[in-house]
Amino acid sequence: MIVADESPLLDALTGLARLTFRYRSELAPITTALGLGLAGLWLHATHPAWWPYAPGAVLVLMLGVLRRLDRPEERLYAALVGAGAGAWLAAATRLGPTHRPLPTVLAVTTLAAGIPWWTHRRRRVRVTVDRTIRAWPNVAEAVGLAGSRVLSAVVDLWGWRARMTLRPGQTIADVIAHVPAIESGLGTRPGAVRVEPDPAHAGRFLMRVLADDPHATAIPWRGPSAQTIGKPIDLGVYEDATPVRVAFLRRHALVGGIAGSGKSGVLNVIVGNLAACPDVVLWGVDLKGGMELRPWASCLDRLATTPAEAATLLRDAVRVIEARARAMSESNARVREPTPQAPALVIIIDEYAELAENAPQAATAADSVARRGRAVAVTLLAATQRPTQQAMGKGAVRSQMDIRICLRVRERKDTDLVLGQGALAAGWLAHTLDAPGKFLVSAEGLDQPRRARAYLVTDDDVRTTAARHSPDRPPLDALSAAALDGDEPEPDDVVDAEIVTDADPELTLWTALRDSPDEGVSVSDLMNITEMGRTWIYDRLQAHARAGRARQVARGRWRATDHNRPPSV
Ligand SMILES: Nc1ncnc2c1ncn2[C@@H]1O[C@H](COP(=O)(O)OP(=O)(O)OP(=O)(O)O)[C@@H](O)[C@H]1O
Repeated sequence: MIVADESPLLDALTGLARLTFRYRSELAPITTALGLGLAGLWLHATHPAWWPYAPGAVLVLMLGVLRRLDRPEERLYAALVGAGAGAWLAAATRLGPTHRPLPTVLAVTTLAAGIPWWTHRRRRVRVTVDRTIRAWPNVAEAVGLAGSRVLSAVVDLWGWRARMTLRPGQTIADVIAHVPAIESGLGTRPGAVRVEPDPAHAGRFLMRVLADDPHATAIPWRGPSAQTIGKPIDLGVYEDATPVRVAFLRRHALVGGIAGSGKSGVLNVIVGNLAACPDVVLWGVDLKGGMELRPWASCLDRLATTPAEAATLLRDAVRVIEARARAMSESNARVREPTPQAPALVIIIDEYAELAENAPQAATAADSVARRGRAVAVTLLAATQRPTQQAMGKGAVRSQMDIRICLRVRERKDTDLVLGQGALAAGWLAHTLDAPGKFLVSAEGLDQPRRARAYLVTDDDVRTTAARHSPDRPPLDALSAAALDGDEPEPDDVVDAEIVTDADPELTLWTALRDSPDEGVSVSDLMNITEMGRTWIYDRLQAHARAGRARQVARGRWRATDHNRPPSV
């Protein structure tokens, strides 16, 4: 110890050894050449007659290296380097390593073989990973995650990923809160680090460090991948280049994000795929004058571009639901499996807030579709900028959305508006999505905050896809079409319909009001019966009162008006 302190030479040698060890990967071509030279020197001096065995000896050494390489180009490189080294060693053993032109050949081939080695991305990333793993305890300490450890790390196409374990008591929420600090500690560019919880262990997580942004450029759409609504649709790709597949059958979908974030782009991918499915009928509502959906008009069975048309279209959707529900209850069927003869109905609503604001009647019908449409394969696909309760109308539409696709949001907390309460805290960081079309998706089976980018559907793609598939679009099935022709009740009178499904709180509420005793039924009883919240109950009661169908008979007690009640026996 004391000697080391007092010996500058020893200090310098130790420092040099440390540097050599640290940069051993970068120095590998030079150390290999030096080793080869020394081996040639020794063999020439002691066993010059062994020269024919030199290539074989190098080959045996290379076999171990070749086995660890998984890419053909890397194997080829190793084989070429091995063959060159074997030939040089044979010559050096026989003639001596200083025999001309052997030193020049060694220097030139070291340089030639060194260039691909020094520039090879995978090698550089692997070195970074090794250094990071060794430096992690210090980084963790500095960023506030002291005690966390790297369990394993692998280099992948875009950078590297590691399985990490936390100190007991730390959680994924602590890690998420420290992502910018981790980026600073690792010296990456901002936005390079992704963390995902380990579904099997609360004290572990997966960390990905992206050397390059795999989504830096737009990903062209290659046309529809779906032929039936029963199969998932390819929306885009995750950062690890795997496709994002989302199943839309019997599911309502909400697409949210700020203006210009790519909502219409996502709708185009979905509509483009559904247009190619002969077992789905498409209806569209576009209150921006048809700007977004009109290019698909030839594939849409109906397109509403005014509030009045939207109200009619959604009223008709409710009629379809009722007709299908009635037919299904008669045949004891639980869900409807779409076929080209009995297709599903998907209603695409671009900018839902316009509907809620300008066509409240339509929004009420949409609410009904959201609550009752799934089983009968009538579903909504709605896009909006900020799906606040006000923007989504007062009903249950937002809570009924099974698929949530969140593009870029302006405020951090808006993530929760699109993806649901608690999403932001769980690591769904939609405010960090930094290009149009980048999104997070939450749906059944898709519960990790993995970033994806939607395919870019160009105007040309829309034109060619619409032209190609419009001749094959199916009509509505006879049962649903007849429901639209018949003298069916208006949505406001829907409560008078005789069919009552278990899952429809609207009808349950009406039945309770109609069958209540003279002193009425209390709001808390109505909440219990319908399993809906107080706000929803009051909202519906006010609507009934305005329409003259129900009235408050005492404080907090309601019943249907007399002419709506069955005559007492
Ligand atoms: N997946 C994508 N990849 C690359 N660029 C995209 C993608 N989706 C959209 N864009 C680009 O972003 C622009 C805005 O997209 P889009 O119109 O879909 O946004 P929006 O959220 O619907 O906006 P608004 O709310 O104003 O209608 C498009 O013109 C397009 O150039």
